[in-house]
Amino acid sequence: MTNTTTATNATPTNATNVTAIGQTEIPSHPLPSYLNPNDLGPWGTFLQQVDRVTPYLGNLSRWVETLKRPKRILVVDVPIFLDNGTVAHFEGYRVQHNTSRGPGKGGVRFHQDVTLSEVMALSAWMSIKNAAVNVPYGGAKGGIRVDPRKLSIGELERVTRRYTSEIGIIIGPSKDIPAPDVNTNEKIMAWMMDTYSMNQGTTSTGVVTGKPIDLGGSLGRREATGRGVFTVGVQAAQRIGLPIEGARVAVQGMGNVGGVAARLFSEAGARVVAAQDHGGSIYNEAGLNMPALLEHVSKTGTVAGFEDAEVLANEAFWQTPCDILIPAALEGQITELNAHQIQARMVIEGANGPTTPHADDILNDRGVLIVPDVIANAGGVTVSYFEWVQDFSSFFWSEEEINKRLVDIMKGALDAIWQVSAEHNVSLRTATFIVACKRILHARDLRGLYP
Ligand SMILES: NC(=O)C1=CN([C@@H]2O[C@H](COP(=O)(O)OP(=O)(O)OC[C@H]3O[C@@H](n4cnc5c(N)ncnc54)[C@H](OP(=O)(O)O)[C@@H]3O)[C@@H](O)[C@H]2O)C=CC1
Ligand SMILES: O=C(O)CCC(=O)C(=O)O
Repeated sequence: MTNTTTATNATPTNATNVTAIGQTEIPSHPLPSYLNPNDLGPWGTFLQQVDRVTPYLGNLSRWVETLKRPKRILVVDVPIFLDNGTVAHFEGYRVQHNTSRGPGKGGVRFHQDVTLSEVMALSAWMSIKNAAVNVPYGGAKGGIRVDPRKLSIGELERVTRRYTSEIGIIIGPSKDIPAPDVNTNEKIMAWMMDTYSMNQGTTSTGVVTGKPIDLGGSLGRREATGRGVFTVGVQAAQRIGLPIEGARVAVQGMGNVGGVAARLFSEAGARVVAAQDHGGSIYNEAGLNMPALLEHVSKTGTVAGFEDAEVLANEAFWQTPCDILIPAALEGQITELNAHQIQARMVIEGANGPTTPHADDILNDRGVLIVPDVIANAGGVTVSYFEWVQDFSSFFWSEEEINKRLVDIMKGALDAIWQVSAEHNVSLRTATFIVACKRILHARDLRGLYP
């Protein structure tokens, strides 16, 4: 069978390529009806990133269509009793984008704006990320369209447990392993593990990672994503001759990722001059007192109202004079509207998908180095992998050992990507996609398609 697809930089279209079988011409890969070829959100961003890497994939590009359609999508209805006795329904998703290299792996997000197309993109970035750091997983992600801040603790538990039961048909320690993401944490992972275990009739610690330590969780997982952001940030800064001591850092998002990354940069002698979250933006030229700020955030839920800082208008955050900018909140934050204003020499993407392709081009043209999400925030899943391995062997490692292995993997992965970037004269993002897509599609190629 001859596939007439060419490995060009074509923009995603409703595929019209045809394959001749006898006298009949049939479409070789019509676009599934649920995929929007003109998606302007995170999924559209991912498709553009794949198009950019395709010319570098050589023979493997014949498999590239695999990346443009998730392997498996599950949409579930999640009904619960609210505390007032009424029934509420929430929409939940679990998407397994690719499983060529191993079981699906990726977090679960609880957020009022979560959509299927967003979860598809997040699952796809997991495939790339897991391959970039060479952990033996495919990519998956899940989410519930709910504002957890509006739920009582009991309602939150019921939503989590019902969602876990509903997606229980496709998750499992060797099928797909969820973990924390935005607005989910160790407690939620404990409920997920317990619900799955109840349904299976056996304690199954390996079904999720990011669990409490006393339930088979791993030392170091809570801090791992922020530690990875810090590790690659320091490596990249060294390569562009930017000293960390005294460097000015601006961070969007003071949650698990942004909070830890900011603290580690501050402990290394950098000045965290600006911070932003949903509640507002703050600035202190001398450097925010990170322990005090994190204490304030944990008490009040936001950076707003922190005493030892000036209030900054939210739009002004992007113009903050700084050397390093760390977006660590949600997708699509750096766009063509603010990319021109960014003053940093380096952007380290703690969040998934914070930069649109257009903004990516603007920053690249301006010589701002972007350390992309698919390597910068891979520390979390790397230690999730360690947790999963520890659960399987029931043998637990010291935090020192975990952090050492994490740093080794992150440094090794960044070195390899840096080399590919120099070799092909492409951005670090395209270089990461080259390394990762080759690994994924090589596995796909080796596995073949029969029957
Ligand atoms: N947790 C993990 O291990 C990993 C997370 N990531 C990615 O990192 C990012 C952050 O995740 P994580 O730290 O876990 O999530 P958290 O829920 O712990 O924190 C999210 C942070 O982002 C802020 N935020 C949310 N919306 C906005 C907004 N519109 N403007 C400004 N700030 C906002 C939140 O502020 P507020 O509380 O005020 O809403 C909060 O400070 C996400 O993109 C996630 O996918 C990537 C790899 C692993
Ligand atoms: O730890 C994991 O399995 C995945 C974390 C995650 O969701 C991510 O890296 O975006």
